[in-house]
Amino acid sequence: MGSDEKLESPKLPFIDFSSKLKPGSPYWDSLKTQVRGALEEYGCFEASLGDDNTVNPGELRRDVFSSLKELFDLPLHTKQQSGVSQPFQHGYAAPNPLLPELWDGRSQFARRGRNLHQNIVALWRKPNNNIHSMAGVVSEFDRTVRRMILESFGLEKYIDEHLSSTTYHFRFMKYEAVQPYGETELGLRVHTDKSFMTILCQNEVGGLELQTNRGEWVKFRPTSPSSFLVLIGDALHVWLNGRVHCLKHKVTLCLLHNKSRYSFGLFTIPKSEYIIKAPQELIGEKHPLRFKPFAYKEYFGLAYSKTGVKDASILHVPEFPPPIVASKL
Ligand SMILES: O=C(O)CCC(=O)C(=O)O
Ligand SMILES: [Fe+2]
Repeated sequence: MGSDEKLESPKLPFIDFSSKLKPGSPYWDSLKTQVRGALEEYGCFEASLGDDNTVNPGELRRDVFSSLKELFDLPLHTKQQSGVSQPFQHGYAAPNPLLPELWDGRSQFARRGRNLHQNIVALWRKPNNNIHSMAGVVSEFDRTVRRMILESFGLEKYIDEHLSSTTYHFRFMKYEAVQPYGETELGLRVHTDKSFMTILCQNEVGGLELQTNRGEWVKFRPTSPSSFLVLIGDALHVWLNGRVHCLKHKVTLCLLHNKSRYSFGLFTIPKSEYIIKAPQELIGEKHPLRFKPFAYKEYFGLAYSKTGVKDASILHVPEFPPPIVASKL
């Protein structure tokens, strides 16, 4: 690694979840402390997941990316037969029969980049494929991390309510390689996620960039082939009264190997009627209430207004004016 590269890539926290997890064990407690520390300072961490005898996350991740390529390459008429619902950004939402008790029935396929095509995918006709397995792995991991976060703030009594207040969107993205060679282009604008939490994974093309709480942009380069990036979204930032950082991120594209960028993300979304309100335990003299309580759907409506995408600062109570944005693209 050259010295320039070192300069542009400060280390993001890395947490190793690869050993067997048992709530209450010393290993669990040490991970919980690392999770809270990473989220307070960075709002994200890289996580390496273990092999649970049935699933090897590194192999599964490789298989998922090859399935995504096949899916995005399906002929249009095949995709059109797949019972796809409403347009979503540059792609479509498809019905998802997976884990019905946990999902609101949406998987999203977004195609981004210069050549935007309608993209409709017949994925869910194939049961038990590797994408379903991946959804199981990341959604279970999401629940583990959220349990750890709540425990670390002494909010154990809210765990069940919190875990059942959410639904998932599993989104697959393809970004076309840009032209000409070597030129950089914005693939996805600077934003914060509106979710409680997001778990992301990108293929070897890379391009995800994160803004630290000091305002510097860091390229995300996974240190392990079986790792994922966990990010805090606006909803958890508000629910925890601002005690964890919610970071801005973007995707930049640069044609180097003539390869498209694929990524997928599990977005943990509060149910739309859910009122996002910090628990009493997190409000006090040292930590006055920072955000007005809001039903998630109202927040979502305000955040995606005609005047552009907003972040949680629109919910600030008057004593907490929005911070000055450190840097823009
Ligand atoms: O494609 C990625 O890696 C990031 C996608 C993302 O940030 C989003 O959809 O909110
Ligand atoms: Fe995002």
